[in-house]
Amino acid sequence: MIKVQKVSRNYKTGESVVRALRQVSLEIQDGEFLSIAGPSGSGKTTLLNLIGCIDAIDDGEISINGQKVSTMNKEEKTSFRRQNLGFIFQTYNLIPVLSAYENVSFVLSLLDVPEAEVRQRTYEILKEVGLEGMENRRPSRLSGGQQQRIAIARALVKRPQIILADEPTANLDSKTGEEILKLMKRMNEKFGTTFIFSTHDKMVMEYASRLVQLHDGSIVSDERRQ
Ligand SMILES: Nc1ncnc2c1ncn2[C@@H]1O[C@H](COP(=O)(O)OP(=O)(O)OP(=O)(O)O)[C@@H](O)[C@H]1O
Repeated sequence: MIKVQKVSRNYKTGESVVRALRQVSLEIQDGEFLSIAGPSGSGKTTLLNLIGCIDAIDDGEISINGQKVSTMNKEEKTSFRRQNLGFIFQTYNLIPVLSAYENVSFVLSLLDVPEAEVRQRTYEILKEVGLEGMENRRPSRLSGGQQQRIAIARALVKRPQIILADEPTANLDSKTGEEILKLMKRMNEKFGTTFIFSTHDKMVMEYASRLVQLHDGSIVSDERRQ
């Protein structure tokens, strides 16, 4: 479970201060498929980065599975992220000189997984996301949707409990975006992975089983859909 308690994050630029999150509280249960929506600048990325242990909070507390991540130091956060969290980005963030297989397998190499298991798990997850037969292709030889599938495989291969996705469909046409959403939903159901994704897109919000709306750094609605 993720517990966000009265979390605030301010950005100081010169003389001015942007209050990106204002006393936000939120509890997310294991296995949720949750969308964070809201207009540009409402704080979606800031909230995802704080839950993802990428950024530091100014006030409040975040705990994940009972561990207070908000008070961890940099090294502890890096290790926690590596073990427990997967990330999917709007721009895929793949390594261009690596093949689909290598983009996914290197994550396991960082976790000291034995070589035979790396191979087995990488082939398995690439098949799961619909990329069987494309393992040796570099990202530039794949479509945007296929590149995002690699990113989903890369996030899932270490079997994290939580996947955070910042605008995962923003660079895709609506049909491909919908396919990516369906794939994420299927992975959520199959593996019980918690998915938290941000979006502007109404179609994407429709897939969420819970929709949290932000406005000016505050939660203005929190609605369960099923
Ligand atoms: N590094 C930063 N320095 C200064 N201000 C920042 C920084 N990051 C975000 N902000 C400001 O904090 C507020 C929230 O930004 P955030 O990126 O979290 O919003 P968002 O809802 O994800 O927006 P978008 O949909 O445009 O990505 C905005 O006013 C933004 O300008």
